[in-house]
Amino acid sequence: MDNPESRVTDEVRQTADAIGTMEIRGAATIADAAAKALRTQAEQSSAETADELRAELRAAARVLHDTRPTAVSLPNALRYVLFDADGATVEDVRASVVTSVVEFCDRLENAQTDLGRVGANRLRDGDTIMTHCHSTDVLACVEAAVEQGKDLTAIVKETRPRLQGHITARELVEMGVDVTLIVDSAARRYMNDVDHVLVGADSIAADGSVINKIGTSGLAVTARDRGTPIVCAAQTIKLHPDTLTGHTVDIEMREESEVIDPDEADEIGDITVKNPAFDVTPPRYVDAIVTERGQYPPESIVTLMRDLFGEGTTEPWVVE
Ligand SMILES: O=C(COP(=O)(O)O)[C@H](O)[C@H](O)COP(=O)(O)O
Repeated sequence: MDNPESRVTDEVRQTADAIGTMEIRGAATIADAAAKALRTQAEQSSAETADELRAELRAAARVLHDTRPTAVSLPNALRYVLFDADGATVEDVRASVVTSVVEFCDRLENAQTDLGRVGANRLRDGDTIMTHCHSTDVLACVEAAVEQGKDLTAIVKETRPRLQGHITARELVEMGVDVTLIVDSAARRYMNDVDHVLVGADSIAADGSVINKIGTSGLAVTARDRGTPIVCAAQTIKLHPDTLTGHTVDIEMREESEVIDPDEADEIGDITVKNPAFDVTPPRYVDAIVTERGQYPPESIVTLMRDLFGEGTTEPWVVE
C-alpha cells in the first residue's frame, strides 16, 4: 500500500485550507465541514480493502485536524465519524462513514436548535444583549427569543483583528434586532445598558473554563464588575475531553500581519507583535453554560463531560 496521505482527496485538502485561512470558521461550522470532508474521502476513495480505506480516512482526519488547534469541535467531529468506521469490505466502511456523517450533521443542527430554546428562556422582552465575535450558538438563542416574540437590542463588539462582529451585526439585523456596533474597547462604556453578555465557545474545559475568541475574558471581568450576567452558549461538542485528564487547551497564535501591516511594523522598528486568537475565561466569571441538554453552572459541567466521554478519549485517527 502506498502512503495513505498521498490519497487524501482534493476536497479534504480544500476544506483544510479553508479552515486554516478562516474562510470556514467558528467551532460548529468547522465541525460540520470537517465531517462532510471525511464523507468525500470515503465516497471518492479507490481503496481496494477496508483497511486501506480506514488508513486513508485517518490520514484525511490528520490533515483536517492539523489546521486550527483550539476548537475541540474539530477533533470531536473527526472522532465521531471514525469511531464506527468498521466493516469487512470497502463498501461497508464507506456506508458506515456516510451514515455517521449524516447522523453527526443532524445532531449538530438539532443540538443548536435545542440549545437556542434553552438560551432564549433567559432573555426577556426588551432586553439588551452584548456580543463578542460571531457564534452560531449565541445567534440560535437570539433567534429563538425573537421567534417567541421578544424584542431585543444588541450591542455588538467588532472583535479585532478579524472583525467577526460585522458578521454578527449583519445576522442580527436580518433577525430584526436593533444593533449598535462598537469598538472592543468601548465595552465597559456601554455595559450599564446591557442585561446579558452572550458569548460562544471553542472549547469548554472540565473545570468550567470557557475558551473563546480573544477578548472574552476581559469582557467577562467587565461584566462581573458591573453585575451583568455572562452566559456562554455552547453545544456539548465544545466540551474538551482531554481536559478531564489534566491536559490544557492549545491557544492558537495567528499571523502578525492580522494585527499590523508588515511594512508598517518594519518602519516602527524593533517590535514584537503577538496575535493569540483565543483566551481562557475562568469559571468564576461565567454565570451559566447553555447547552442542548439544559443550562449548567460552569463548575458542574464536569458531570456532563463524564456522562458523555467517560474518563477520556483517544486521538481521532488512533485504531483501538
Ligand atoms: O470564537 C469564535 C470563533 O472564532 P474564529 O472566528 O477564530 O473561528 C466563536 O465564538 C466560537 O467558535 C463559537 O462559534 P459557534 O457558536 O458558531 O460554534
